[in-house]
Amino acid sequence: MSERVNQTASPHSPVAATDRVPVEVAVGVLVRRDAHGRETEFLMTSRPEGKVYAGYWEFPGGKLETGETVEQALRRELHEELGITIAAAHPWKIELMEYPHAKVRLNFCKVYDWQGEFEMREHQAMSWQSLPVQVAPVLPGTIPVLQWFAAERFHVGATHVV
Ligand SMILES: Nc1nc2c([nH]c(=O)n2[C@@H]2O[C@H](COP(=O)(O)OP(=O)(O)OP(=O)(O)O)[C@@H](O)[C@H]2O)c(=O)[nH]1
Repeated sequence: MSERVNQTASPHSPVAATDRVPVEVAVGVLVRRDAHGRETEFLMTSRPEGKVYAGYWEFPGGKLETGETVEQALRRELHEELGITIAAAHPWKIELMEYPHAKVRLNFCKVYDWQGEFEMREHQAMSWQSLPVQVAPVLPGTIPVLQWFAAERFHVGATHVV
């Protein structure tokens, strides 16, 4: 089980934040655009074997190392995991998630430009998706992202298959 944590929740709320210090995570939402600049597809990857939630679909990224900015961490992680070199990372949304194994602050950035061929360096899978997302299961922390996409696109109905 996991909970989305509302950072302004009252201490009496059932979803009130615990006092665990969140781990900062940089997450990349790689977006493909059509000839009119409309965002059409986004990249999802499966979590590799051996990690918590192995096999769940998410957006690629990982934890910040000491002294790194979100953008630096994202550039490093996407190179390590996917073999690509990203151009600018555009800060998009921040989400606090509380899992039994960790409390994480997910710093989502949109990325429109990158160089290099995709290589699944952790033997994960990748898939370009649009709404409703067809790969399953998705990591709980990715569901808000799908809802933000739905709001941006005026998408009505399910955001993902269960
Ligand atoms: N990469 C990524 N992590 C997410 C997403 N949503 C989400 O809740 N998380 C959580 O954020 C944390 C990221 O950790 P990670 O295990 O991917 O990071 P990492 O590559 O640095 O791992 P490591 O501990 O093996 O070095 C995990 O607790 C993961 O469950 C997402 O969309 N992408």
